[in-house]
Amino acid sequence: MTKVTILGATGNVGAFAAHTVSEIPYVSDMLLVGRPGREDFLAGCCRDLSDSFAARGTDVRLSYSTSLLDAKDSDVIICTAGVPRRPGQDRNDLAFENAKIIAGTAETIGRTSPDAILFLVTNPVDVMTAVALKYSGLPSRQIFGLGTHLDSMRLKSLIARYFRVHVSEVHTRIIGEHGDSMVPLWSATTIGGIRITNLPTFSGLPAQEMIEAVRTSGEAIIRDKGSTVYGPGEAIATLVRTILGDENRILTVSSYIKSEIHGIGDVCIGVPARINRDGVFPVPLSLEGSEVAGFSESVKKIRSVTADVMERLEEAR
Ligand SMILES: NC(=O)c1ccc[n+]([C@@H]2O[C@H](COP(=O)([O-])OP(=O)(O)OC[C@H]3O[C@@H](n4cnc5c(N)ncnc54)[C@H](O)[C@@H]3O)[C@@H](O)[C@H]2O)c1
Ligand SMILES: O=C(O)C[C@H](O)C(=O)O
Repeated sequence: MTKVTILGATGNVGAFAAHTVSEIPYVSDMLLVGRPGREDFLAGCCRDLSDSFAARGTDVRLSYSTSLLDAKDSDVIICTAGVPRRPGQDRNDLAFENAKIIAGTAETIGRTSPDAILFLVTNPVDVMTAVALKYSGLPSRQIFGLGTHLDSMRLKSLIARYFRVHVSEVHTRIIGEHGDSMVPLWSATTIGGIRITNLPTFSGLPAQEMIEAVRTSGEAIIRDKGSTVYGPGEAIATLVRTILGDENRILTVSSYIKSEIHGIGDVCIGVPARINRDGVFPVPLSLEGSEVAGFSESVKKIRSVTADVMERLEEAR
C-alpha cells in the first residue's frame, strides 16, 4: 500500500492536487482531509474524482475524513490547509495565522505518523516548513515545502518562450524565499545543456523583467482569477512522484539547511535538494558573486520572519 493524504482537500489547491496526485502510478490509497462540517463537500469530491478515475482507468482507493488521525500510515502527507492571500497582501502577511494551523497539525502528525514525509504548500511556505519541523519533531529529511520549485518552473517557461525552445531543453533554478527576495541562479541555467551565459544572445535577455514577472506571477494570477491552482497542483504531483518513485531528482524545495549552501544555513528556505523515498537532502554547493549576496539577504529575511512567528506562537500557546 502506498498512501498519500491531502490536508486542506476542500480548498482550491488541495482539490486539484487530489486530481494530479491520483495520476501517479505508485499511489494505491488517497485520503482527503477537510475540516469538520465539510463532510458533504468531501464526499462530493470523492464521487467526482472516482468518475474521473473510471474515465481514465485509474485504480486508487479513495476516502475522506475530518480527522488528522486517519492520516496514519501515510507515505506522504501534503498540507495545503490554511488561508491564501488576497489581492494586495504579501505571503508573509499570512505567517502567524497559518503558523497556528501548521503547528497544531505538525504536532499531531509527528505523534501519529512518525514515518511520513510531510510536504508543506501553505504560505509563507519557507516559514511554514520551519514551523512544521519544530512542532512535528520529525527529522529534517522528512519535512519540506514547495519552496521555489514553482518559481523555477515559471522562469523555465519564460526562458523557453524567449529562446523558442521546448521547455525540456531549459534547466534553471531560483533559490531563497518563495517571495520577493528569491534569487535566480543564472550560473546554473542551461539551454540544451549549454550554459545560458555562454550563448551570444544572453546579453539581450531581459533578465530583470523575467525575474520580476516570476516574482509577481502568483499575485497577478490571484488578481485575475482568485487563486493559483494548476501550476501548484502539477508541481505538487512532480514532487510526490519523485519521492514515491525514489527518483533522486534534484528539485528546488524549501528544506532545512545547516550550512550546505555556500556555508550559509540554519534556516528553512528554497535550495536544490536530492529527493527520494527517504526524503529530502539539500545538495551542498557554492554560489557565484551576486548570488551569494542575494541568497544571504533572502536567508536574513526568512530567519527574521521565522523567529518572529516562533516567538508569537510560543506566547500564544
Ligand atoms: N507554496 C506555493 O507555491 C503555493 C501555491 C498555491 C497556494 N499556496 C498556499 O496554499 C494554501 C491554500 O491555498 P488555496 O488557494 O487552496 O486556499 P483555499 O482557501 O481554497 O483552501 C484552504 C484550505 O485550508 C483549509 N483551512 C483553512 N483554515 C483552516 C484551519 N484553521 N484549519 C484547518 N484547515 C483550514 C480550508 O478548509 C481549505 O480546505 C494557502 O496558504 C496558499 O497561499 C501555496
Ligand atoms: O502567490 C501566492 O500567494 C500563491 C502561490 O504562492 C504562488 O506562487 O502561486
